[in-house]
Amino acid sequence: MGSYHHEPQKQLPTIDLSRISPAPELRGTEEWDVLCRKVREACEEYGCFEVVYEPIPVELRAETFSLIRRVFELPAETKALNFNPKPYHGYTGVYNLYESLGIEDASNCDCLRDFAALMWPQHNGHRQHFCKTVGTMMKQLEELWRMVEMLILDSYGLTKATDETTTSSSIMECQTLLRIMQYTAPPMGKPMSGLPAHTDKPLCTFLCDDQVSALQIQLNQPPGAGEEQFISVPINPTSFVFIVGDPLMAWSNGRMHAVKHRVLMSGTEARYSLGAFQIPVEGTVITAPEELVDDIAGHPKLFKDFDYKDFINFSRSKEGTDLPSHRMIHAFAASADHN
Ligand SMILES: O=C(O)CCC(=O)C(=O)O
Ligand SMILES: [Fe+2]
Repeated sequence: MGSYHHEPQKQLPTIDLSRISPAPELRGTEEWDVLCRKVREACEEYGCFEVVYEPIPVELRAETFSLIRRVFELPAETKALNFNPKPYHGYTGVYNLYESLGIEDASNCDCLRDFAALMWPQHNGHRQHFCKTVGTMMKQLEELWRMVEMLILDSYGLTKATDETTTSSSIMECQTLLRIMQYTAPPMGKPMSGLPAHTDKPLCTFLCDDQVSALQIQLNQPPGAGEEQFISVPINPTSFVFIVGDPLMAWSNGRMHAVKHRVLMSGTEARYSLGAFQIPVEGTVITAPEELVDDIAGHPKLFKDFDYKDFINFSRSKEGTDLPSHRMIHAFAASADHN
């Protein structure tokens, strides 16, 4: 411990994607290539990065969080109407400091409308306000995900020549799950876990909060490097944190890092956060593109092809939940040679 104390504290890489919105006109330019390299390096080294994205104005974010607070103020019976049999896809109830609600396929206006109708059956005005504000936010986040996805594909040279002028290439088809979260302040302001350390089970995640920072990520350390070291990640009002999930790590044949992260609450203020999770659609099989598999160059195939749904079922099974979060994908899908 402490042998690297002379090194400056590592910080999350910051990548500004404000300029490439809405159309990827930069594609093929040197600037685009620089962004590709930065995104790839960040995903491989850290498993996450801060993405600055000004097309989502701070006012829209503030408005979204004022609506989120309003949802949490509703009676528990009302929030419980946001039922979903899939854990963390609907209302979770309160677990210590944590409470969350979920909206599947949230870039679809009908899904937002259905949610708002459950929360505010009597208030047409609230419903409309919610759909308009959160709908705009979700559309923009979807746009942002398209950009990041294209940068990732290009960074590995995975876009076919014929795709170069289109925006249609994708890693895999996903829908956005929106999760809104509240963490109450810990008793006496003493640091207390809001969400234990885990790796994300969705393909990837965009996170932001309402300026009470409590998110921490674990630095990617070589095995045996000593005690786990988490760094705090404050999220600026024009930024999101992009997080590589287990399936994206598996798709990249282990090149990308599924970063462990947690929420550690302290102080006297409640924290509100929003996660846009990319969820592979029903029937998706996770398989590394052949370009990312190369036995000779030190990239043997690390994972068997697997159905996303089977992995999720495993992660919720007794066998899965007995394991640390980051071990689940290896226990479930590691190739026989690499278990
Ligand atoms: O609230 C946060 O910032 C983190 C939430 C998170 O990591 C998750 O829901 O997977
Ligand atoms: Fe997470």
